[in-house]
Amino acid sequence: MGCTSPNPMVGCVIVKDGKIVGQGFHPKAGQPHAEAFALQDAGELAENATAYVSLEPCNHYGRTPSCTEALINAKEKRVVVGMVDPNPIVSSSGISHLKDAGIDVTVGKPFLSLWCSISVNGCFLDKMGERDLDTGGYYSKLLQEYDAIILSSSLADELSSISSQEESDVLIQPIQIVVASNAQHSPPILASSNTGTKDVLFTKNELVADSGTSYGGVEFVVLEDINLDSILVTVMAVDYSVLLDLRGNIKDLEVLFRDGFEQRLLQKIVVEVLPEWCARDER
Ligand SMILES: Nc1c(N[C@@H]2O[C@H](COP(=O)(O)O)[C@@H](O)[C@H]2O)[nH]c(=O)[nH]c1=O
Repeated sequence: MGCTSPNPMVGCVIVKDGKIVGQGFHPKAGQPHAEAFALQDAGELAENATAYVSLEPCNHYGRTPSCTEALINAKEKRVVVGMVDPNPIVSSSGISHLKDAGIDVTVGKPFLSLWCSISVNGCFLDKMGERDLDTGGYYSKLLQEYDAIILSSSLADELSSISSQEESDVLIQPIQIVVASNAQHSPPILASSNTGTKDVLFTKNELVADSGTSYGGVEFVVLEDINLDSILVTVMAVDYSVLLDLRGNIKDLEVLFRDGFEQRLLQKIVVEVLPEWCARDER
């Protein structure tokens, strides 16, 4: 972690007959890719095995040889890919190449995490910890791990403050996906938030806004039915990691929360316990 930039962090595990026979990770730009280390570790056991790779195998000869060729030469039976490589020189061509070579390829779904805060006596709270958004703060660091955050429109006034404060040359702020199921916030209010990040507002069709319109940098998407699938498909071309922040108006988010469970997209729940005590019926 933290050593691979400008390359991503990638891990690979080779599994045969239910046992891990090889594993590897990409340690640093310029050094071999995760698959190369894992295949070397597995040796002849890689034949007819399944390779699990967190990123689509590269299909180009860059600083290192192509991983698709390495997997084909090792006679892998199946490759499970965590996410499509957003790098335009790879972007799905690695998957097609493996499939053309007769390898069974499975691609993962977006990685969805839920974040919420609770009191010590177990009530949901509508706030974060005091210095959570400062440099080094819990939420500021958490944001570094995600490509997008889903937020309730009732947090519109706070949007400008919801960004990672970590000092890094390669830091990219997550896209802010704002869900307005109840349509209480008019477009100008959100536009005035001026976050400096990319904002996409999802509204129901009864709101006065045309789909695809952009107000002060905020893109509007009008959907009759706001659900997790439609949001992820509209905002992201590839399978990214998304954080669902449960603060604000729960009504905006409950459908997405349910979709996350039912579609088995929700893979991680981050609960922050704040040093507070609340009355049971507070929220
Ligand atoms: N690190 C990594 C991949 N990284 C992909 O390869 C690009 C860098 O290529 P190169 O300059 O040759 O290292 C990087 O931008 C990303 O698209 N791919 C993989 O199959 N496995 C790996 O472990």
